Amino acid sequence: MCTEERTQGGGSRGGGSLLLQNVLLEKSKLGSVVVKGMMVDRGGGFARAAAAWGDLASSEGVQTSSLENSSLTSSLLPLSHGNSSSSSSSSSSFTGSASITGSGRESGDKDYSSGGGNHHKLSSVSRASNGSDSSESSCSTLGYGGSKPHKANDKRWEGIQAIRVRDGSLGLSHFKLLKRLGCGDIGSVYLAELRGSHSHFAMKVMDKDSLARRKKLLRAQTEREILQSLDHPFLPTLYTHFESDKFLCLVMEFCSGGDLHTLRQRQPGKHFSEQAARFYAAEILLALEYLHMMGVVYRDLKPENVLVREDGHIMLSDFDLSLKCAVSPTLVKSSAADSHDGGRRAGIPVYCIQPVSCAEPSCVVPSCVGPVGALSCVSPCFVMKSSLPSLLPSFVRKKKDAKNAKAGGTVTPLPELFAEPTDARSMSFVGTHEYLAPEIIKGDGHGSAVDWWTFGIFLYELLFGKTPFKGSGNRATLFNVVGQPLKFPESATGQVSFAARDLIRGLLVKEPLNRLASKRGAAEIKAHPFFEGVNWALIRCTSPPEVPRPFELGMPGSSNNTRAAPTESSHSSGGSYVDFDFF
Ligand SMILES: Nc1ncnc2c1ncn2[C@@H]1O[C@H](COP(=O)(O)OP(=O)(O)OP(=O)(O)O)[C@@H](O)[C@H]1O
Repeated sequence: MCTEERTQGGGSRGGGSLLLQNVLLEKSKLGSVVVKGMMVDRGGGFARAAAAWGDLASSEGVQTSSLENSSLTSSLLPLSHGNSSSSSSSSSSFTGSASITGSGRESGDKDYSSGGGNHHKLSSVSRASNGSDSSESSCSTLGYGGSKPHKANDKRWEGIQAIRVRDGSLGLSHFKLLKRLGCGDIGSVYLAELRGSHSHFAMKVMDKDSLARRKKLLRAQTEREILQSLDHPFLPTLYTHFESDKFLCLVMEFCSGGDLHTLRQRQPGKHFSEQAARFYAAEILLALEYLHMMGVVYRDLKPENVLVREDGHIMLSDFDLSLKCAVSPTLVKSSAADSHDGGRRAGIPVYCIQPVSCAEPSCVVPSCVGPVGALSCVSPCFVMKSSLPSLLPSFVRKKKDAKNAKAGGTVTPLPELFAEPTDARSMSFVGTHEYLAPEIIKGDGHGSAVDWWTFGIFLYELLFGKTPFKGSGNRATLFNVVGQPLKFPESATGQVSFAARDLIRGLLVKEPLNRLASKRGAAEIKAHPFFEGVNWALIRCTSPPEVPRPFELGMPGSSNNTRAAPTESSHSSGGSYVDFDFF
């Protein structure tokens, strides 16, 4: 984030995330760890080993959006949405200290990276979308809910769809930008109101030239592709996306409650209670579980990226550092025979592994996530405790019934579906110093286990108010992550339970293969005593620890940035312009 730097423990943790590659720690220089040979690109590019310090600087430093100081005009391009295209002649301008003049068109399936920039393709990233995107086209043609069943009742779809019906597709002119919410490495995020409605959105606006210059078009494209594929209560909904000559725009769900970092700092002692931390960690865990099932390794978990919705539940945001990879969902079931003898006697389930018939995440996820959304697909814990077999996919119910029959009515472990992309490998140096996993720092190559490491750091920070390996500077921090043992603050003795510490210890194992969840993913974490009693399926219906005050534009912190004064003016070419000021 460029607007405010977080300070913690006397130091600052710049909001930017690292995006370097081929990082080598000179282990011989203990105490002065040298990070060298960095690369700009994400996801495992190969060449250009040294040239990326500039990118580190840009990702760590303040980036000023061109929106702040430029007045830009772009002509309206033919509109398209889904696989069809239409045209419109409307355009818009935003004037004032932050002004844009321009219009956009829905970009449909346009490849962001095609327009410029010389990017090497990410070798470790296999993109699910290859020119056509079912999510976008179904949203465009069906309106809403078609591909995002959990959001079908969301009124915001109606406004979006009404515009599509009336004008063909959406562009900048359809939105009133009310205030800037923040800016990240690749763009600025604005609170935007859909004209003619009272619907608010978060619009991420990225300057195409800047992206191309900094070779970040591919990141923007990855983020869009991932957002398009998501349908989960704790992940953002992408309502639409479009582009003008100058900008790429993502129109997402707006979270009015700020981020978890800010919320934590408002807590007594600047840390959450264990109960609150459990709630937030549980929701994040479900989001990560879903992402892994979709073949996405998130890689940038930190409280700053966890936004709080108006109802107090959370939303994990910011996917521009994520890795997309192939995933092969697997059904793991305990063998009935084994669980009757060997496995049971030994007190451990015996697993056999078989592939799920359809290995496509798009096929598997809807059927397993089903009507409860956040349900971890087939958590035995959930089923045994909740006795809600009807929520399970039918193939699971059949197995359960069969097993119960064999076991004479006793409850046996149920199959678990998991899709931990354990084979994913990236060499990129991605993340935020205090959250970087050791394998990333060492340049060993990394996979989904990095998310479980960051989950451990995240939980630690929620509970103790600081991260465990923070050093006096970034290098010291990296050194600590790799070489220092995990310690808990003595001052917190007695305040944080043994279960919480034990979970953190399991997650912050430096060797990724020995890390908790590295084999069966989130299911291993969910079964940990720290989460005992959590109703995974219905957590989104439970009361959050804190519900933010209803959002108003005039609220402290927003008033300075808000002076929305829309005025209509006309354009020499006859196009209709909508001018407004903000800031
Ligand atoms: N959906 C949203 N609702 C409300 N605020 C948002 C939303 N998305 C982003 N923001 C705000 O905008 C800021 C910028 O977000 P963005 O995702 O572009 O970057 P970032 O997370 O700060 O940084 P980076 O992309 O470099 O990691 C965030 O810090 C957050 O404060």
